[in-house]
Amino acid sequence: MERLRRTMMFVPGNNPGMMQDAFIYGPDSIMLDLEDSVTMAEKDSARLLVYNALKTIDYGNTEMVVRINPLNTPYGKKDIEAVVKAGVDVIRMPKTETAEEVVEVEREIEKVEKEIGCLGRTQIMAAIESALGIVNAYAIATASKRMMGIALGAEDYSANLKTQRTPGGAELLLARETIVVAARAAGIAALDTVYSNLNDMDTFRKEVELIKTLGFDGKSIINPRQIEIVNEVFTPSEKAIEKSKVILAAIKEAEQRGSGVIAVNGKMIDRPVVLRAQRTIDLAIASGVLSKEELS
Ligand SMILES: CC(C)(COP(=O)(O)OP(=O)(O)OC[C@H]1O[C@@H](n2cnc3c(N)ncnc32)[C@H](O)[C@@H]1OP(=O)(O)O)[C@@H](O)C(=O)NCCC(=O)NCCSC(=O)C[C@@](O)(CC(=O)O)C(=O)O
Ligand SMILES: [Mg+2]
Repeated sequence: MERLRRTMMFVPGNNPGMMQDAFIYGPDSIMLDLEDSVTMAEKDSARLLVYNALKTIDYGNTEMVVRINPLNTPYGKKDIEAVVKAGVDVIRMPKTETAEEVVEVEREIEKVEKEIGCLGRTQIMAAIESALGIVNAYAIATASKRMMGIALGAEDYSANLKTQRTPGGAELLLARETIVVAARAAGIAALDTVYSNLNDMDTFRKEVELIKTLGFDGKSIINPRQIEIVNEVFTPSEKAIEKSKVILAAIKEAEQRGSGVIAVNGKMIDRPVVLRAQRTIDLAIASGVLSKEELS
């Protein structure tokens, strides 16, 4: 079953207290950051802190991601070496613009993995944060077999577009849709960007509802207070689960009778409806609101 990635929580890599406690809040993925939340002066010490956190803190089954610095900075290669050696699950590339950058990161990962004897272990995800990155989204999404997802970085993206973020997000619509379509075409995950105003949870909720409708798997977040809202929006309601169960049972019975199309309560049930119902059930099981036993 697909891994749940409703919330991917940024944790500054220079903050040992936050790195220690991040797990307690229950995000689906924790993203230790070595890039923009860490000043130049702290890059080396943060890398060491992140290495030690990955080696020593028990994060359970939480997916561990590290956002590295780009390879065209003095820090990128050192970041890759440290976090691969520490056993990170996913390296998140910031500001990705071309497929070649992904191939370069993959090459560096491979060097380290060969050295320590774990070839193929580390996954990659790419944050797209510029117009050029959006134009190249599908090429980026398919640049490596390690690629597990692509994400929007809307703060940098809107600056690059020479605009600013608005509550409705009109300026991000093309980028969001491009990322979802590229991710789906590549068969990988699509993650939305952060929302930075912690004092406006209503607009945050509307944004989460929008990105769910657009097809995203989840959202990058900056604070534990954002987790509950994302989970509420992404977890299927009881009504949706019941409806999906009825659809799956009806189609199973129809198939046994040799028919592919049926009606439930006067509505035609065909393949896309069945696929959506199955996705709702999978999401409900992964979210812990439905057990496999309840299905049989
Ligand atoms: C914003 C704030 C300072 C507020 O702090 P406050 O302390 O006022 O918050 P409170 O709510 O009071 O905290 C209650 C309790 O939770 C603890 N707690 C808070 N946040 C926690 C956390 N993240 N992890 C674990 N623990 C946490 C806290 O320590 C306290 O613990 P305790 O004291 O024990 O009660 C804090 O959240 C924070 O630093 N966030 C991360 C910021 C960050 O990483 N930015 C970079 C990534 S974006 C970017 O780069 C743009 C991008 O690239 C993005 C893209 O690509 O998508 C693009 O271009 O768009
Ligand atoms: Mg950014």
